[in-house]
Amino acid sequence: MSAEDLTNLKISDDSVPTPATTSAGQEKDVAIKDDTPSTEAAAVNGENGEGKMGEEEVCNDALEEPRLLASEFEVNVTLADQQANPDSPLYSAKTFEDLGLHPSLLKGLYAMKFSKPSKIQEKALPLLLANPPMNMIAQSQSGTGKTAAFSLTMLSRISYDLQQPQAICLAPSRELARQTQDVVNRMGQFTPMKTFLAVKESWNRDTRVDAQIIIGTPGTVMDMIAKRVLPIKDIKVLVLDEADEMMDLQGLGDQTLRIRKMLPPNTQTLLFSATFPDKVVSFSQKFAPNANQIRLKQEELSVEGIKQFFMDCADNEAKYDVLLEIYNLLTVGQSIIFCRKRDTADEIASRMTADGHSVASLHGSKDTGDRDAIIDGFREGKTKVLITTNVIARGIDISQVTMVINYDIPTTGFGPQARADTETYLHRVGRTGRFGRQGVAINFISDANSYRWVQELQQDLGVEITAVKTQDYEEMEKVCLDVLSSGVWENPEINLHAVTLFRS
Ligand SMILES: Nc1ncnc2c1ncn2[C@@H]1O[C@H](COP(=O)(O)OP(=O)(O)OP(=O)(O)O)[C@@H](O)[C@H]1O
Repeated sequence: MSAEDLTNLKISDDSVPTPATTSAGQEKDVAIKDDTPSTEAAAVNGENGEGKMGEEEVCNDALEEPRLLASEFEVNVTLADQQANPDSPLYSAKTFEDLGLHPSLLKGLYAMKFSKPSKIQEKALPLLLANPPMNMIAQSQSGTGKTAAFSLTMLSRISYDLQQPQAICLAPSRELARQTQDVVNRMGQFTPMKTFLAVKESWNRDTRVDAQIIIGTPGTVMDMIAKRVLPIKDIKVLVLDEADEMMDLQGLGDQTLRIRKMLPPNTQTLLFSATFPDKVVSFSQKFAPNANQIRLKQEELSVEGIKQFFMDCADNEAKYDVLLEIYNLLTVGQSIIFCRKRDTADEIASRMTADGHSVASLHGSKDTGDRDAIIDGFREGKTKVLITTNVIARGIDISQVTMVINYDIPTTGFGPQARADTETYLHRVGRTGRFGRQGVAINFISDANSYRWVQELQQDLGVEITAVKTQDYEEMEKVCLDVLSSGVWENPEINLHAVTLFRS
């Protein structure tokens, strides 16, 4: 980054009422190379599934190299140094006031009990809000506050007196889109802005959208743009939450790319995720050219507060017995059980219900009304255990979730050639241990392959996944209780240990 670039980075101080200015410099760079295969399957998946891609039928990227081991991220220390210098406009924001946010947004943050920025917010927000707007690729561990970072950016960039869509946030599942809309609504509650949720069955052809911020799934957003229900000429910010999944060309990437190409070329493009596997890094740099980047080192991807275990079950059927024993022994706040197949999720749910537990299953073949009711019931604590597939592996934020069980360890591919899917694993276990809380993740193994997958996860992530003897339920209870009783392990500072910033 040149000295001239640095002097251009000013933190916006009147950002709410004023539409953001855009840089002419960005316009020439934002064109995206049209070299991506268009797959019918991906289109159908995005339109109908809204999150289906996380489930078994489309997880077919088998036999990959250990992705997290393969790459060395580039580090440009210069920009990181600038953030340590209080005279630099890139100086991290230690308080929300430092960011020059509009008082109405500050009021919203305080109403949400956000007293100071987390590390990712502290590092990213000065860059996200700077003028002229710059693209951003931002990575930080699960549960560290990425949603607030991009929500504040959207809320700061829109013009409140213009009743037109100006920011779009795309998410991989309807559940995550609904949750993000709720966060934006709460953060912006003292402003006159409106949001619109663009998911299956939320819109009709006769009603043109005039909300400033649109949050939705790519299939529906595509449809709405195509049917001219969602005008896009005033869009200035595009956010991809769970960006690596949104850009995966085996899944939602085709839709996402089509949307990006339709938007004004100088749209500020923001990519957020806890994981950016090598296979999407170069594509993400084309998708968001000249982006500032905040990355984690491979060994920093795990959240320290999540203690990870594996339990050896005699065979597949024995997994259910161990599961039942865990719930008989432990009174956990709330928990999520992840399965590979929808049928397994349904079967476990009915067996556990028959055994007297308060559970629900959620997956992509449920209808939309049921999906909404199930996740809302779980969020409100009416059901204690959610049994699901990868459909809600990402982004879902329910702080009372203290335990995640991988009934089936996530893999890329199937059978003996399958390999542990490290990214999906990180996202799944990241449903607990939110924002500095303590959590437990338990992996069930039942054969040599699943044992190997645990070894692969340990290697990829540099973490210890501790064996818990399944024949000794007392020890199992003690181990889990020890972890869960220690509560919050850190604080709202949240462990983004080493931030590396550079421009691609
Ligand atoms: N500055 C803050 N102060 C207090 N709480 C915060 C702050 N920022 C975020 N949180 C809370 O932390 C929790 C996790 O935040 P969020 O869902 O944004 O994490 P995330 O990084 O997007 O996670 P994931 O990678 O799983 O999507 C939320 O409940 C949110 O309300």
